[in-house]
Amino acid sequence: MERLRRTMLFMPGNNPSMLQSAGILGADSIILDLEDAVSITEKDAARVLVRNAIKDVDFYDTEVVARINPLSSGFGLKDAEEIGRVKPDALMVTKATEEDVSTVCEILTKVEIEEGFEAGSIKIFPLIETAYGLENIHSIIKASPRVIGILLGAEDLTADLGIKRTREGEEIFYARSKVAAACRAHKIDAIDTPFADMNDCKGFAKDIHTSKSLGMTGKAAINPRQVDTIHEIFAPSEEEIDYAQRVIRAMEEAQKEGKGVFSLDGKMVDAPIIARAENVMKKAKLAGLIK
Ligand SMILES: CC(=O)SCCNC(=O)CCNC(=O)[C@H](O)C(C)(C)COP(=O)(O)OP(=O)(O)OC[C@H]1O[C@@H](n2cnc3c(N)ncnc32)[C@H](O)[C@@H]1OP(=O)(O)O
Ligand SMILES: O=C([O-])CC(=O)C(=O)O
Ligand SMILES: [Mg+2]
Repeated sequence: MERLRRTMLFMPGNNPSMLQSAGILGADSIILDLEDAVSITEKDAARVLVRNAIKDVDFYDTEVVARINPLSSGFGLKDAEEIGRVKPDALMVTKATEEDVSTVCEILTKVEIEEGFEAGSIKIFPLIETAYGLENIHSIIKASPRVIGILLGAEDLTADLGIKRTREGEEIFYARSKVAAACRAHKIDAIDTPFADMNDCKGFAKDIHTSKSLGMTGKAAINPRQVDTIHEIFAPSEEEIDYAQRVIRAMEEAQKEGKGVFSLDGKMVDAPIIARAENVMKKAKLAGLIK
């Protein structure tokens, strides 16, 4: 089944009340974090909590992703193996390199055999948040057939680049464009970095529009209050749906007349415009906006 992945809501893996309510917050996916939202002294306790939550809590049809620690940290390998055994939908690999993705893939293959899970059923979401990761994104995606999407992590990326992270986000224009294009090339999802200021509604909306306009397919959230706004902006607008429907109707008419190119509202319509219209209709259907 093709899934909508407009929002991925982060929550600290050591917060039982957040984990308990994770399936009813409206996000398409939740990311149960074992990495930066969990202090070093809480790492083992959080792993146990996340493992038990995946086993016991009903998340309804929300996709469940666990963000594991870097493999070099002394926690990451244990995270991958122990969380893999309770069958999350995916593991998120932090500061990913191609070797990390291969290693996590091998661990999951072993776990799936030992636990009797379907081969390849646990997916991988690499986090691109280093200059190395950004410049090697294709090899990272190709490192495992389990990779279903990329999350861009702008806080760590800008720290690695030694540049400032700003409200406007001009500094991540290249990274967003590169992640969007690479993901499109491999037909996987491109999820944008979260917006940290939960009270800056104007800045947040602008940030989501920018991300959508560059080809990202969804956005991470850090607070349930951010979810609806992301869904609204990522959904095709009424005007987009109306135009797409008119393009498709006009195309059907043109086809009857044997024309590959025609005009609508005085503008040329040919194959790429039709493909875009079909894509808008597909997204609108997935979001339940049309039948
Ligand atoms: C750069 C990175 O690595 S980002 C990824 C790692 N970061 C995270 O995981 C942080 C996730 N977010 C959070 O922990 C919190 O939203 C904070 C700390 C940023 C703000 O917390 P608060 O000030 O308590 O937020 P707020 O007042 O909006 O919370 C309202 C309710 O939503 C809950 N809530 C807030 N954030 C989340 C979340 N991410 N997931 C689930 N529930 C949440 C709160 O527990 C609270 O519930 P309650 O009313 O039952 O007590
Ligand atoms: O995953 C994210 O988008 C958040 C993150 O780790 C970062 O920005 O470094
Ligand atoms: Mg990070």
